[in-house]
Amino acid sequence: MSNELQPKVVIVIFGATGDLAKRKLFPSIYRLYQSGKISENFAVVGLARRPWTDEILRENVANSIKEAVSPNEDLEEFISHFYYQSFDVTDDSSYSGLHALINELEGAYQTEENRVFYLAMAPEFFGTIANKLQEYGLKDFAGWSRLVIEKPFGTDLKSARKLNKQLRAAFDEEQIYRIDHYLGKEMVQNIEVIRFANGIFEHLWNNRFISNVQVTSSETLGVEERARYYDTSGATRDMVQNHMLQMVALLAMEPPIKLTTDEIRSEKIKVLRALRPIDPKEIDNFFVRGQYGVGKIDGETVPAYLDEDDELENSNTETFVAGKLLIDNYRWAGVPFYIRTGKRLAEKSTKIVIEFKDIPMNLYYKKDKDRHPNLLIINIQPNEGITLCLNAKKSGSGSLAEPIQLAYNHNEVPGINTPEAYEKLLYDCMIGDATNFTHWDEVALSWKFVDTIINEWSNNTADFPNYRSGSMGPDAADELLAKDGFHWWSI
Ligand SMILES: NC(=O)C1=CN([C@@H]2O[C@H](COP(=O)(O)OP(=O)(O)OC[C@H]3O[C@@H](n4cnc5c(N)ncnc54)[C@H](OP(=O)(O)O)[C@@H]3O)[C@@H](O)[C@H]2O)C=CC1
Ligand SMILES: O=C1O[C@H](COP(=O)(O)O)[C@@H](O)[C@H](O)[C@H]1O
Repeated sequence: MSNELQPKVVIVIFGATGDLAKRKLFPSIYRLYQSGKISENFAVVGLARRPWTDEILRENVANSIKEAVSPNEDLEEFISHFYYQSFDVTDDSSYSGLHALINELEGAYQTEENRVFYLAMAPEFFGTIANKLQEYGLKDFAGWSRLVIEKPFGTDLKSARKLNKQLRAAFDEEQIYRIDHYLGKEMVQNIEVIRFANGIFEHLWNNRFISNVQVTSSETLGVEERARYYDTSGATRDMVQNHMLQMVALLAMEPPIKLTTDEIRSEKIKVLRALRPIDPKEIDNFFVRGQYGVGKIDGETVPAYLDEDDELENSNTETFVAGKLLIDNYRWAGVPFYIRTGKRLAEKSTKIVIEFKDIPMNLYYKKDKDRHPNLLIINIQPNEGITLCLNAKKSGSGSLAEPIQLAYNHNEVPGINTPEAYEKLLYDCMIGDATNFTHWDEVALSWKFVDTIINEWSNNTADFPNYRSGSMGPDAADELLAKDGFHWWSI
């Protein structure tokens, strides 16, 4: 592997004792090491307040890797690259100590003064950390410096702007990598390839041939240990503002003139600009909110959202959102993009269904209601793949048709070991490829769109709970499509 693709780097993780570092970051860095994408020229500095030592951090790193992947005999060597510093991000004295440690590691590991600062911390600290990194001269060296920012990026457009201003006072836009982990998923990345590398789809990819698009991301888990965060967020901020709108942008964008970061981002931005704003008076015609009640998941009774934590007792927070988006441009005028996401739903699955328009006269089905439109299904997770639903002659005599499926399951291809989203994104960041990170303009436009919905809902108390755990959300989500003559495809 060339040096360019095998980055030399010191990765500084703010929040190294936290959940994200443990579950996602440590295993991802290990997988990059296992696959040779990083070699011996790297070191990781873990920062958090608790008084850990290098040894305690290394033990935690090893345990988290053992839980996530099967380690090789290289695990000991790998964890020896990890160093810990007890660090309070609000305390100035911590930053000078960090400076000294990074300098020492850059000498020892020959990392050419390349630095990734990964903020795996509560968002209220993002601005402070960026500012201190600048103030203490930690980011201006001979190599490159990149700042990775976790979600949530603000809680509305106003707060996102404020945060962005703070970050931009210290880092250039090109140095800021805003993570949306859905953009690291194999099949989300595949959307562009499926569209732009296949003549049979791209020619049909418009309002003349597509009747509607459906994007569903359902979870069986409830709010888990994150009640405090989630209750101030809700499904709209947690999933719609970022992951759902990013998938819509990839589905709807024009072909970029080149496969470069700027060109792809610029096409996605145009889609977000073309989203028809929701008129608050019309919100019920376009968006449905829900909150889960008691129900059964995998045969086990699970509590209602309101009973998950004492703090949630009178919560008006939505754990489910369904919406109809209209993209006012030449390609998509008149085609609804339906989105749906929620917690405690019937299955854990993320799926995109492209429903094609019916042919003008179908001779092969006896009744209208028997017709089966052609569907292209992009399975994002858990089974990665694509399915094309067609009609073919029913076997035996006569000439009636029946629906058939052509399916490609990515997970069943021998030798394919799909990298985790975080692994890919971390690597992209280290090689300076920001394509699958969100540009500020995308973040701002997404907030602008969802702010109207959030404001309207926060001013009106809903009649919650309104869906059973283990179902697919409130009935109103089905009615949203039914009134347009469609239904959610459960394939
Ligand atoms: N967990 C997940 O799956 C996901 C998380 N995220 C985002 O990632 C970020 C981190 O989340 P998560 O890991 O779950 O959070 P945790 O609460 O588990 O971890 C927070 C970390 O911050 C450290 N910390 C808190 N205050 C300070 C301080 N003043 N100085 C230094 N360190 C401090 C804590 O360690 P200590 O107490 O030792 O100081 C801990 O390491 C958040 O922005 C979250 O929204 C995004 C997507 C998924
Ligand atoms: O960002 C988030 O995503 C997860 C769902 O991610 P997935 O990769 O498991 O589909 C969601 O559970 C969480 O609430 C949200 O913050």
